[in-house]
Amino acid sequence: MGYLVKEIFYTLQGEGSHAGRPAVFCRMSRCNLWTGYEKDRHRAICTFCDTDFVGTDGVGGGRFATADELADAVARAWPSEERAHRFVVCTGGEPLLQLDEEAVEALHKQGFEVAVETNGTRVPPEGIDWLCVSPKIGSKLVVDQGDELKLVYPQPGGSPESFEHLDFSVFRLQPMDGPELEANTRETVEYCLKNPHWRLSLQTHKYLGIQ
Ligand SMILES: C[S@@+](CC[C@H](N)C(=O)[O-])C[C@H]1O[C@@H](n2cnc3c(N)ncnc32)[C@H](O)[C@@H]1O
Ligand SMILES: Nc1nc2[nH]cc(C(=O)O)c2c(=O)[nH]1
Ligand code: SF4
Ligand SMILES: [Mg+2]
Repeated sequence: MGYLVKEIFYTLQGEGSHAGRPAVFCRMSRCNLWTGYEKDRHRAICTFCDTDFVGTDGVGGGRFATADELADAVARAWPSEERAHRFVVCTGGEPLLQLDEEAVEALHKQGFEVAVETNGTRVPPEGIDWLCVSPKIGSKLVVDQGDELKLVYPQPGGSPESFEHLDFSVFRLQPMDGPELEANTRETVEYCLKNPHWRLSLQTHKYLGIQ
């Protein structure tokens, strides 16, 4: 079987609590809430995705037969032999369709702290160091605890309030990118000011023009 990966790249984490931190991004292929094809977007459960996660044709992408091969590829993307600051963000697509305990262990063996960005519809494997859940209205959330809950805002049919009881260390709203980004950003700032349970998350990589 192995792991299907769209791309592996080194950049700064752009979003959330670790924004600004150097990280290898391991973008796994496939998602359970959208096929990834534009022709299907209108009937997807998640309709606002900003990411191409189809196939394995990106830089550093491919099919990795074993967890160790996957972790080796991630380690090759880190800029030095030094292990002190190694940080990998497993994202996608939906990484929890593929990321298992073996892969997390193999990444740890390579010295990485392991962060995951997930839509919260799949139970995560043991060992993840930073779990960021980004719920999608219209999908069934099965993850009710983690480090960071990062809700894209606004999402029709869903209010941030309905997530406040969940067991996360920090709650963030991230303005929905797309044609309404400016208005969405203003609304998000206003919501956080009125409801201090929530903090702003910006997609800073997009402002910086980095990947
Ligand atoms: C592309 S997703 C991949 C990980 C996982 N499938 C998920 O949805 O969390 C990575 C992050 O980007 C966010 N995101 C996707 N499309 C967005 C958009 N149009 N505007 C703002 N954030 C977006 C997601 O909510 C998630 O936090
Ligand atoms: N720089 C950067 N930061 C990110 N944080 C989450 C991302 C994602 O696509 O999951 C992402 C991304 O694609 N690029
Ligand atoms: S769940 Fe994540 S990867 Fe899947 S379509 Fe939505 S934002 Fe994109
Ligand atoms: Mg992204």
